[in-house]
Amino acid sequence: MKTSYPKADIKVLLLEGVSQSAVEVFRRAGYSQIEFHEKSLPEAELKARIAEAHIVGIRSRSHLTADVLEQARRLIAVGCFCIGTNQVDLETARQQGVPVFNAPYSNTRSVAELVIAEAIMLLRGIPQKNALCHRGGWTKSAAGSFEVRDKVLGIVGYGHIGTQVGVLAESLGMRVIFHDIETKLSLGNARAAGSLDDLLERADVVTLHVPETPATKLMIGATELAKMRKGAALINASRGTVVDIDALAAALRTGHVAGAAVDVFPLEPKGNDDPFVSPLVGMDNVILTPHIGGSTLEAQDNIGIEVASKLVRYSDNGSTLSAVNFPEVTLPEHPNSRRLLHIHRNVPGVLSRINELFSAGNINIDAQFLQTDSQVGYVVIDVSADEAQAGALKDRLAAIPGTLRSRVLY
Ligand SMILES: NC(=O)c1ccc[n+]([C@@H]2O[C@H](COP(=O)([O-])OP(=O)(O)OC[C@H]3O[C@@H](n4cnc5c(N)ncnc54)[C@H](O)[C@@H]3O)[C@@H](O)[C@H]2O)c1
Ligand SMILES: O=C(O)CC[C@@H](O)C(=O)O
Repeated sequence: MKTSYPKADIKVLLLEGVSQSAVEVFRRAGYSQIEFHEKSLPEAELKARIAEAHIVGIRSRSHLTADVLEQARRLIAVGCFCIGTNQVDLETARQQGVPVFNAPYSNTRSVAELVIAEAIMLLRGIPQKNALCHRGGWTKSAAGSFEVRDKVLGIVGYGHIGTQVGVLAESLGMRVIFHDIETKLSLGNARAAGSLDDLLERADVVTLHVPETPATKLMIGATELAKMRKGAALINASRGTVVDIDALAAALRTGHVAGAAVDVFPLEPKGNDDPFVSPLVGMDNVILTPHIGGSTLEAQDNIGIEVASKLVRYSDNGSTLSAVNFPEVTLPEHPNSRRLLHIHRNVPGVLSRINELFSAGNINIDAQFLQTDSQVGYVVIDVSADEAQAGALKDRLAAIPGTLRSRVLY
């Protein structure tokens, strides 16, 4: 399908070393202007690069704040090549008519496997034994070393990752309890805890799988850590903002929390050459990993394909299925029509103004698709019109009050 804006002119900016599988998807779809960076960019450079870009792909380290997005005058879509989308100001993007896509499941299994491995390591006291061996020490002892079988795993956030962790844990004979703000279907023999406090008081290992939201910010602080069973372990592979890291360090020092595995931090280095600083550094009873819960070759490959395909589909066809901040439409191809897109503030009267415009111009609408959310309306109109008519229609659509974007797609 030939798009009205030549693909050769569409600039794709890919940051943070997203998988080459994404580059392949863009190339195969006919996009040739692909700028690839292994790292996230410093803010000033990010602003300069995003000002030129039509499509931007990031992972968790690039922060697309309102300030950054304001520079993005040509931007049509953002791809988060990960699960979390908290690094993007989704509301600003929506108000700019820019859909944001992510990969909601592609690294779920990778995170779940790591968490299970860490639960076993922590209950066996392996981090301390490993650290001592590296220093030439030897502690051949069963003291403080337990099987996971029959132990209680407390999962906070029983979503895609939390449920997978629960299923894998049960296959090892663990007893699974969970806490979620939503009512969730229990898988296997897992049971909802009465409350977060109830979970903390009962679990031998607590593992966190909530998103970053205002409600989850510092949800595990000194008070919650004190409620955990003495000698229990904590795993955080969710977001660094969820745990008060200084309070965790204090609880680990006293031994109230026997061990921890932490993959995400309130402050993470921008790239692999930057220093990592944390109060947990140097503690033998802590497994520290550099935000790699979802970083397996399988997951990154799948994420590259999934997110790049969503971006290509939006750019080529207008479909917004699984956008996280935007009305979702799945569109058929109508190669014999011209396709116009209109993104507007969801205020009364816009649709009738659009339709008046077509009837006044005596232009036949072959198909029309409308989806709205509380803030934004997205209309796709397939019409029988020639190129000049479509261009004129686009300009008139752009003049309708409340318009955020209008485009002739093909
Ligand atoms: N370490 C990594 O590399 C890595 C990889 C993938 C995802 N993540 C993080 O893990 C998070 C969870 O991923 P997911 O795919 O399971 O997400 P999900 O949306 O499927 O599940 C999150 C669950 O948390 C629940 N929840 C939200 N707020 C809560 C609260 N205040 N208290 C209790 N429960 C709450 C939700 O209802 C939902 O069931 C992601 O948002 C991301 O931040 C990290
Ligand atoms: O790849 C990343 O940078 C983030 C991974 C993970 O935290 C996610 O949200 O999917």
